[in-house]
Amino acid sequence: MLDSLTADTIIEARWIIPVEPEKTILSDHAIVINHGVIQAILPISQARSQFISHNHIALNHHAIIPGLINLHTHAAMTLMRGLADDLPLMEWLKYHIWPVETRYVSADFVLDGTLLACAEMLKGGVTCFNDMYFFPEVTAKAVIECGMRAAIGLIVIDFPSAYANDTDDYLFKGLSLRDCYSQHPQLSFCLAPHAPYSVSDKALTKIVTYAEQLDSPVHIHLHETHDEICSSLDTYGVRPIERLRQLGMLGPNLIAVHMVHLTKEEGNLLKEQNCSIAHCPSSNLKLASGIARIAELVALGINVGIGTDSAASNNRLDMFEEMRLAALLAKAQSGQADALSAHQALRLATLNGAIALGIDKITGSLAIGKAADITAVDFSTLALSPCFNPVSHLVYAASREHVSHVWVRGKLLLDDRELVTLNERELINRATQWQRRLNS
Ligand SMILES: CSC[C@H]1O[C@@H](n2cnc3c(O)ncnc32)[C@H](O)[C@@H]1O
Ligand SMILES: [Zn+2]
Repeated sequence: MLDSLTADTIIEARWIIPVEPEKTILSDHAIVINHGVIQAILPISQARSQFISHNHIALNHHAIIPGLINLHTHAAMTLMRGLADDLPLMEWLKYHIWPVETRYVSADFVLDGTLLACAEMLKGGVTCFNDMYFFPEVTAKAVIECGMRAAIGLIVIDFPSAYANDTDDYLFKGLSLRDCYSQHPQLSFCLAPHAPYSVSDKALTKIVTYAEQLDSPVHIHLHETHDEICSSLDTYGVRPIERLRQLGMLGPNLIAVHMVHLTKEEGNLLKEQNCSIAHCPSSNLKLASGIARIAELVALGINVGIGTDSAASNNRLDMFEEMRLAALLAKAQSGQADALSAHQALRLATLNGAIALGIDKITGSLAIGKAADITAVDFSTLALSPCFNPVSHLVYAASREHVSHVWVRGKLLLDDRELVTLNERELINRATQWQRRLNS
């Protein structure tokens, strides 16, 4: 008989859903983890005979999936959750959010808000998020502290803030931060011009140059509202996406956030240019921006991921809700019940996010050699009984409260719904203090 091999962690589960190969559901399998990386995925009996570990976890009623990837958020804005509701985008931004940001956003605000967001996301099965906010160095610090993974947005916007004075200052600070942390295992970076209406041609051109030089993703709000398109036509004589095309911004590095309003030709252009889209259904519904035609874009072969946007426009950072909405809206809008299947919706919320961020060799699916970024969902509950198909339940029946465990890089960050690296009570207290300040 062969000697057993040692493993740092072995997770046994009722189902393992690796996301790739497509539609695979492995029953009664185990994931073997060493040094934060998936070493084997085997039937439980084989894992038991081949490996031993001091850290052997049996999740007999659970589905194991890749950690969810939130492809667009502004984490620190959790501190503005519910501050201004029931408004359209520009009124919400101009008269409520931007004035509060001008007055209150600081390094402390970003630290407390981001940690609060990380706690909420971890409890909801999210292992990685793509962020866009002021003081990205503080976001990076919060991410390192809690053990998650994030793509840090190097923001550019044509107005000064407490973080930076002008576009060159934003770029300089962002690129210096990227240099500092370029080898950090939890972090990657995106250039993050806010939107076509808030960033000049000159700054966008510089960003195109840096994106090419660094082979960096670029993350921008695009075609979010009908008004955005009308005002671009007034100011530039072309729609925003055409303006970005002329500036050389379309390409495989682009993550176009929202894309609610677009023509057939624009969809084809995005496909031709191999761009990714971050679909944010709740935020688009709540701000009455519209409903992105995701089923068509997925059918065209465009890489579509899912984001929550911020807790100030959503008002949750709940990727289970976004996954379910993405699938249901796609069906209603196309009149086709199979427009976006449960398997497809799960892929949007995991692997497609990783592809958009250029980190799909590391995360986004459960495969040997990839990081052990894993979410466990407990199916031993009334609302998930009976279970004919765990993928159907994950998208159509489960909610974030069913997430029991989360690992990032093989480290347990959520243990039976208890946060391991963050103090929930302290985060709530800090949020309450900020609410008092923002109210004063
Ligand atoms: C430059 S930091 C990010 C900036 O974006 C603002 N914001 C938040 N949500 C949205 C959205 O849905 N569309 C456009 N801009 C948004 C946020 O308040 C920050 O100022
Ligand atoms: Zn946004």
